[in-house]
Amino acid sequence: MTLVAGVDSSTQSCKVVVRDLVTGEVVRTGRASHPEGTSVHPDHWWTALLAAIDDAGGLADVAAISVGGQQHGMVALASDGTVVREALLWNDTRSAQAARDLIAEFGAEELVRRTGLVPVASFTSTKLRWLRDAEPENAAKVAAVALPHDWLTWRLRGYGPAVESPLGPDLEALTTDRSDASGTGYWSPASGEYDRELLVAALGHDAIVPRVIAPDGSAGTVHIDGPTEIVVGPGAGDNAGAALGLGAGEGDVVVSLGTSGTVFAVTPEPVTDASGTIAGFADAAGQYLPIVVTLNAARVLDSATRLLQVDFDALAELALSAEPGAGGVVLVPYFEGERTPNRPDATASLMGLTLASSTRANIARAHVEGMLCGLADGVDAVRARGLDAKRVLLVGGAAFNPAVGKVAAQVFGLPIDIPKPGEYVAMGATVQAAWSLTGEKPQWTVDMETHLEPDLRPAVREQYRAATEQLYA
Ligand SMILES: Nc1ncnc2c1ncn2[C@@H]1O[C@H](COP(=O)(O)OP(=O)(O)O)[C@@H](O)[C@H]1O
Ligand SMILES: O=C(CO)[C@@H](O)[C@H](O)COP(=O)(O)O
Repeated sequence: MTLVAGVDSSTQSCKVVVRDLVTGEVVRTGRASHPEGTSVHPDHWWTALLAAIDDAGGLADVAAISVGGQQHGMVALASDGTVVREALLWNDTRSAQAARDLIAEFGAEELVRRTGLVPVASFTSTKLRWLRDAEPENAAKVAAVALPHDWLTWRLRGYGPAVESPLGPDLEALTTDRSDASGTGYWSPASGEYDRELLVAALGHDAIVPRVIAPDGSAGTVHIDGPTEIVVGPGAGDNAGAALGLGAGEGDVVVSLGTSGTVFAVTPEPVTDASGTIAGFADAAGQYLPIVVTLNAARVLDSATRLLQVDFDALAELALSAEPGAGGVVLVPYFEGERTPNRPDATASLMGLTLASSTRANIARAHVEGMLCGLADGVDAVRARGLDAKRVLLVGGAAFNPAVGKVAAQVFGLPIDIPKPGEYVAMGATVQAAWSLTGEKPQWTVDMETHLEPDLRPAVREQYRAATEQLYA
């Protein structure tokens, strides 16, 4: 049996999935946690990757591997291959002013034309501009800039600081893929090329950036365990990885409820949006991935479990015992600021509480509804750009909560399919690994666990919209 492995080095953890090349059956999995925080030293990801690979039974019998991961993280490398400073992650908002500065210097329309993106704090370019302005001595040390999946792929292939790696600090050996490159703010999905002027404008000087590997290409090979060489795939940004893992196609809108909330689809042509609501990414298979991303998703429910002192199952039971609309209680869930809409300094607000409505059940339901209403705005946005949505594919850690699917059917107004529990970003990376190994993209089936017909309750979104207008009009 030939096996292939896929990795998802995401915000909160690293997941490894090992699959049978022929059938696609998942034969082993592994996982290891990441530290909390929006600024993390990449060495923690490396340690977690090795632990997750070990937890998945090692790679001695694996023929290929590919690494997917959280997007946008700024991995700043010095000429000796060492990490200059902790990586600012996609959910770090300190570069919000830097984003505004880049827009002021180039104009939103021009930046969208050149990169498909209107800068927000999440994107790598704004983090580089923050570094230039806030830590000029560190910015001066930067010889190369990589993303989390790029750096892990480089380390996995044996590169890194001379004292830690057999192949040493060859920065020109860094690789990435088009999906992750498209989240930097200095690469163009339309042209497939880096926009060096924008990189220099952000960082203050030029730097080595990873070579972009084609979707069916390989980043090289590596000896990990044993005598065999393991083919290393191009890797991907996590959302493009999920699209691959799900086999997302025409009519599918993927809603992922991980640390981030994302709404995305695979399109044959690039999508741009000068308002910044939709980011015009590339996918991992040669097409495009228009996407809406919120900062607040699964952690909204984490917060609810702490507030109500319940586990996820009890939270679901409470939420499902309340009526749609939670008796008028509305949570605007901007616990970590918000990216879409771009309100980096916002905080969460619980509104509509009266003596009658302030019950545990209504507060539980308001957390589920608030989390999903922000994403429903994203579904509306991609449909308004002409996407002929036929169903929502609901994935990510929070998607497996029984209350989430039911409420999603009430706010998205589309059929909901929830696949069997699995790590779909890592599954997408196994598709890449198989593709790099054989030259053919595997056509493995994806089994659905739950189907829900639409059960639209307009009042839920109407009261959410009224609450946000009251707060931010
Ligand atoms: N049954 C559940 N109900 C609600 N949230 C859940 C449930 N199971 C896991 N989660 C949450 O899902 C998140 C992890 O999802 P995941 O997609 O792995 O995140 P990421 O990829 O961003 O690291 C955590 O915040 C976790 O608390
Ligand atoms: O910023 C984005 C996409 O633009 C996020 O989707 C990150 O890529 C984090 O992903 P998760 O850890 O939530 O999976």
